[in-house]
Amino acid sequence: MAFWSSTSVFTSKVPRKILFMFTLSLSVTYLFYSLMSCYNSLRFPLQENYVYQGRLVTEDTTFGTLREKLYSASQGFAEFTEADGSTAAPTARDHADADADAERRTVEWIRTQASPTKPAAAAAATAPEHQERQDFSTTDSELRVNCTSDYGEKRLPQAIIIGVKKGGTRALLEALRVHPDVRAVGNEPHFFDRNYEKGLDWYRDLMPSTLEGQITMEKTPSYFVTNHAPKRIHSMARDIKLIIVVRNPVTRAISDYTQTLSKKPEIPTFEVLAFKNRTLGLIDASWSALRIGIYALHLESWMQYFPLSQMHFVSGERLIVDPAGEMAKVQDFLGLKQIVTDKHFYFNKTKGFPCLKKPEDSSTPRCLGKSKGRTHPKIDPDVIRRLHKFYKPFNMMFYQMTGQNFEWELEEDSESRSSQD
Ligand SMILES: Nc1ncnc2c1ncn2[C@@H]1O[C@H](COP(=O)(O)OS(=O)(=O)O)[C@@H](OP(=O)(O)O)[C@H]1O
Repeated sequence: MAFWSSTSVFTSKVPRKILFMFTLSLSVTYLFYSLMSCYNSLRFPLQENYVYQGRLVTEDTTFGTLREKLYSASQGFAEFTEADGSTAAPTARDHADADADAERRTVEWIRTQASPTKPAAAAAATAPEHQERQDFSTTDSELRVNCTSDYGEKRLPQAIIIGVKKGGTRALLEALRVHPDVRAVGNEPHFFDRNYEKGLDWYRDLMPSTLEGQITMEKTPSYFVTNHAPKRIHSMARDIKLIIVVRNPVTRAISDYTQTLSKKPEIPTFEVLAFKNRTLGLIDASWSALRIGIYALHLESWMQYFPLSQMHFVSGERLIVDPAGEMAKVQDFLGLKQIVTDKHFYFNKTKGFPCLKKPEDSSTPRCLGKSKGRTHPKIDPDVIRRLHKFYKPFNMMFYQMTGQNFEWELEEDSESRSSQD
């Protein structure tokens, strides 16, 4: 009774106008917060912090959606088809064929995801995939010079260039080897993907001897796409520094294909291999030349084990136009003195690339070998356009994850133009 009477006294004393204003402001606040949460859920994925205590935090639905798209693309379904009308509309029979094939492709896709190097039988089934295994070990023969110094002791690497294949990893390693505080093995050891069973002693033994204060390094670009690699590297050295040279995934794919083509001229054209069904515009995301370029997907595995602060991303494009600039950032990341500078590079017009004035093992200038900087075959501009469209959401996600914009979308036009030339 007392409560009711006091409430009615309260309402009678407070003017109706104030009560109305109070209720109105409550409603407006409520509306504001509802709209805010709605806006957040509409935003592009990975705009917030994505590493939380060393783990990747994603908006599951959005990343899941992209995954689904990728999954669909690998099965040859319609998510990545062009909606611009240039593609013939799929007929009922096309759909039936696609359905009939879906299960097999699903299994194939899951298998490729679980084991990027692919089982031998599957690898042998397709020429380019078979070729892939050989490509991974490609190094310039003239660069197979291991360090000769016997001083110091052999140590496990404190920094590894883990990728990406055809990103510019050899150019980066050779430039780093100029630094007196860096000692690196010349060959790709492939320890964490192919030779893991040989054990850490075997791996350590491959390394050059180092003195106190020198950094031991190696490069094996296939680690970036090897499922076991993050866990294995983490169990060897959780504080290791990881360097990833990334390049426009479309150009990277063409470079990868060019390498395969140089060894197996009989393989189908890039345009053929890039599609499950070109008429339907169905991109074959399970083709390794394309799959490697889905950087966000691979990076996610690494972020489960390593914080971003232990990773450094080098722009493969800038490594060509401004090698000293990229080297400055790499030396900073590795905690090295800025010793490799623009004085160490010159642009070789014949090669069309920057070359080293004084490589580690020589006092004469040297460019990388013939296997670096090959002329790419001309690719149908329409195919390039479709691939740019395919990669765009993954690139955006990669920019968000790394906090760096590599501006590959700006290259789309120039790439298409140069292919038309
Ligand atoms: N200085 C210099 N000289 C020559 N080539 C250079 C250089 N800097 C970067 N690049 C680019 O490196 C690409 C090869 O990348 P990788 O060394 O990572 O290839 S591999 O994965 O080790 O086979 C190679 O790709 P392609 O041009 O497609 O051959 C080059 O574009």
